[in-house]
Amino acid sequence: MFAPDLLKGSICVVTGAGTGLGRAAALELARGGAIVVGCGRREEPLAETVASIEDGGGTAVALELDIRESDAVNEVVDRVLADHGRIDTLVNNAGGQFALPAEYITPNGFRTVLELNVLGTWLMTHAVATKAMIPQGGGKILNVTLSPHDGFPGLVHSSAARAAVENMTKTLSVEWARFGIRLNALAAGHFDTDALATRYVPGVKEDALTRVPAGRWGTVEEWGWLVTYLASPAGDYFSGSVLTLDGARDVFGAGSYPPAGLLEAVEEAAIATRQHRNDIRFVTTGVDRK
Ligand SMILES: CCC/C=C/C(=O)SCCNC(=O)CCNC(=O)[C@H](O)C(C)(C)COP(=O)([O-])OP(=O)([O-])OC[C@H]1O[C@@H](n2cnc3c(N)ncnc32)[C@H](O)[C@@H]1OP(=O)([O-])[O-]
Ligand SMILES: NC(=O)C1=CN([C@@H]2O[C@H](COP(=O)(O)OP(=O)(O)OC[C@H]3O[C@@H](n4cnc5c(N)ncnc54)[C@H](OP(=O)(O)O)[C@@H]3O)[C@@H](O)[C@H]2O)C=CC1
Repeated sequence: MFAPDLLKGSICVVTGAGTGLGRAAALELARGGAIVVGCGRREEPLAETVASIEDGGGTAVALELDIRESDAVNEVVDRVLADHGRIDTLVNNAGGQFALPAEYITPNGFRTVLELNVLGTWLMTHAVATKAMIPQGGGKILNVTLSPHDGFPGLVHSSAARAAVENMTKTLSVEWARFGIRLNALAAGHFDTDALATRYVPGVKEDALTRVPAGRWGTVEEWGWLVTYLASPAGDYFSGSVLTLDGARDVFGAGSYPPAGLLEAVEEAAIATRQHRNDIRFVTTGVDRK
């Protein structure tokens, strides 16, 4: 999609790079010439992402990391700086939740989702900003969040967490503009990743698709293009924004338009209206203009 030297020499850290959207972002950034540092808890999927990038002629390394662990986050950022000298883009992609009616969510379940999405994103953001981006004079941070924005039944913990991340993104885009740091949130709609298929009870995935006006899942490639565009010079003036990639899921949320039967009803109403107008004309002029 992009020129192969678009991001040449750029150092991009992607959390959750072993699977799904993070993997797709890592692959596309590497295709653009970036050196990708992929992080996550499990070694195996990260190694697979690195191998795919290397097979395509790109450069990547994998570092195991739980983003909720402050000391580990600091160590990983120090390691990247020791090896590469700078960090140009951080993609805070690692995140997630489980779907459950709110009344069943335990205090620890709620805390767990908040810690992963809010605290984890904050720890990565703070470490990369203070250790790399402020000293080097700038950088970009892309925080993955969630569409729909105005409440997601079954995901009360994650809806709250993603709203917090979007507000954090906006606040820091003002505070850290003086350091040349640009932050944006990327709200994902429904993407057909393995996680969406395997982590939810049957029906959640299928129900999600009925709410997408575009009538299809997003593809992971489309996600990778958005991330890469924003990481590139074309994205330099974006900051403090929430970019929603969701096939209009956020706009209305009730699926494709028109709903079943609507067009037929409109046509019937139009015929009735025409008939009514003709009846009026006939009465007033005596001419039937059918
Ligand atoms: C349509 C959807 C749109 C969105 C799509 C996507 O985002 S796709 C991307 C999707 N990808 C992802 O989401 C990937 C990332 N997600 C994850 O790693 C996990 O979902 C996580 C966020 C829960 C963290 O896991 P962890 O290993 O750190 O947590 P833990 O096991 O130690 O449990 C801690 C507490 O949470 C509770 N609990 C946990 N699971 C469930 C459940 N299914 N049910 C009920 N409760 C659950 C558990 O009971 C415990 O509370 P308790 O019993 O002590 O009171
Ligand atoms: N797919 C979709 O339709 C949507 C996705 N999203 C969001 O997009 C992001 C990617 O989703 P997707 O690719 O589908 O899902 P995945 O579950 O495949 O991706 C989550 C990634 O985050 C990593 N991760 C999870 N917890 C941690 C942790 N504590 N520390 C470090 N890494 C962690 C996982 O790797 P590991 O387990 O090895 O640590 C995994 O690679 C998530 O934030 C998700 O919530 C939002 C809306 C919709």
